[in-house]
Amino acid sequence: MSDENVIIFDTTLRDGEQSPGASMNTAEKLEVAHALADLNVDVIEAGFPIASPGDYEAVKLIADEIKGPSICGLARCNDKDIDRALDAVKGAERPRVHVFLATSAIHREFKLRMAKEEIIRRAVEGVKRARNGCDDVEFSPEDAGRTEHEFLGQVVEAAIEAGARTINIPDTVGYNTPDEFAEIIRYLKGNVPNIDQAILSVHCHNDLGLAVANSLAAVQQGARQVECTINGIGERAGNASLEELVMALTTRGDRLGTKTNIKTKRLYPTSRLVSNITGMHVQRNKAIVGRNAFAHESGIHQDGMLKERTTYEIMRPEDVGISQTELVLGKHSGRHALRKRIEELGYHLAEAQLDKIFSDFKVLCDKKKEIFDADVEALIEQRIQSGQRAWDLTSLHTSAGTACIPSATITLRRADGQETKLAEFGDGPVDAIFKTLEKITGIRVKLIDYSVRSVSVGKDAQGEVYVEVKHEGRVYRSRAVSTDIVEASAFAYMNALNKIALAKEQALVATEA
Ligand SMILES: CC(=O)SCCNC(=O)CCNC(=O)[C@H](O)C(C)(C)COP(=O)(O)OP(=O)(O)OC[C@H]1O[C@@H](n2cnc3c(N)ncnc32)[C@H](O)[C@@H]1OP(=O)(O)O
Ligand SMILES: CC(C)C(=O)C(=O)O
Ligand SMILES: [Mg+2]
Repeated sequence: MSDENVIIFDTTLRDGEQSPGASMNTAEKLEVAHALADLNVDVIEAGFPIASPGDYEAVKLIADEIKGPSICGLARCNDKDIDRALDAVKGAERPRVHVFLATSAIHREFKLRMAKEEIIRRAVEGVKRARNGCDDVEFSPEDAGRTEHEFLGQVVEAAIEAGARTINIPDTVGYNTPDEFAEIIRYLKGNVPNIDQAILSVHCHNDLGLAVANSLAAVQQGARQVECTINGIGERAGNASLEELVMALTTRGDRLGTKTNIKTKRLYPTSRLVSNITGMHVQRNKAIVGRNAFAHESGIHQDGMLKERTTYEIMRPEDVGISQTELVLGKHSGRHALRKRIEELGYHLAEAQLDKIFSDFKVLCDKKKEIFDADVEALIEQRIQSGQRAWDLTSLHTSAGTACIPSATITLRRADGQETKLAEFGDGPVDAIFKTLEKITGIRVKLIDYSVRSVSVGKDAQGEVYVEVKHEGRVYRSRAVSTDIVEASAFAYMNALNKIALAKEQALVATEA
């Protein structure tokens, strides 16, 4: 099957801007238009010039400034709209005017209040007027998806006869199913005598989440232009998403026999730009450009990815402009992914150490939604520090508040298994902890520095406590990390006291020797 080109008609600046809340000013529209040209779309529908002076100015500016794509302006089937659109796009390298008129029974009867004959007459007049000022005219029978096939065929034939170069079939209200929409295209291909004199285009809305599926079904029946928007923004539930369509046409070109001119590496940057400008966030699990589109958290998937990328990825992130696949560490991750991240962070751990850190990691994952590199580093440091120690802190209870004297109850276990439990009061829970630990260990120290900082981000970030203490003229430093800073304070102080105990033990061994 030869790869046939599908024309990408971007309507982010027209239908996309019709999304409630997505209005853009002229400077923003120009910025988006530049990005669309860099993306190499074939047609930019820059706006609806009659809608407002601002819309006219934006279309005109884009037509005058943007080189490469055709620049299109929308118009209803009336002289004022068409003349305004012609004027707005006339400065473009390749100007296009897009004339539309609804054809479905519902729109004819209730909105336009026009009979079938009048619809055909107005469509023909509109296309002819546009053709007087511009070579490239597109005609859309609005709500084609709910129009009687036979009447739709008559309107399409008349519009082509009047000079339309592109016939765009919209599923204006996102009502069609893929087989039904394919049937419309098949019908037009088989029953409109002059259909081959125009390019067949489709414009699908996403009310039932079928915009991309319906567009692809039409392409399989011979449509060679698809109308779409960045991030799928547009009237109501939006239009077919450009990035999804392009990557489907590219990735499944083997099946569809299609290709596009799009520079796919520009998809992600363009998506970000449009999202930032319109303030319309891209959902995390959105295909192609969502934050999770190339992120894997499950251990089994991460293991598969580390062994062979294609086990779980059908596209390469770099092909859509995303720097790399992300193996997100979280409660569903396994040892393979954790080991890989630890190695990337520059640590070389023995299998036994990895096992211990893996179990600490799983405990942390139950407390924290996202695990950052700093969290992993903290886990490793904590384990490394706790390699040799005189005491283990086995339980900790503190009480504090405005109506009680702060206290701490702590149990420590010595290396020989003997446990000691004591309680102390303090100025606050941390002070009480420090006093209790000194009492159990019998080591008196002077606290020189105590600080708390967050090692990662978010409300569930881990707190790192740093302590510096002085004992018999020597300074000992230690730190510990936990989602609970009181607990981290206890572990940091305990680590410092363990260091002192270890130093004393080593000094004793040296003297005896
Ligand atoms: C499916 C689509 O996305 S179509 C594009 C939709 N986009 C927009 O509407 C955004 C910009 N629109 C606007 O700024 C305004 O609606 C304007 C300036 C275009 C028109 O404003 P108004 O003249 O005040 O008309 P209003 O919007 O209230 O009503 C639309 C009129 O256009 C008529 N109309 C609708 N479509 C067409 C058409 N394709 N050809 C001719 N007339 C049409 C309607 O029947 C109605 O006519 P009426 O006033 O005789 O009843
Ligand atoms: C103007 C037309 C093509 C349109 O946006 C629609 O029918 O959805
Ligand atoms: Mg539309």
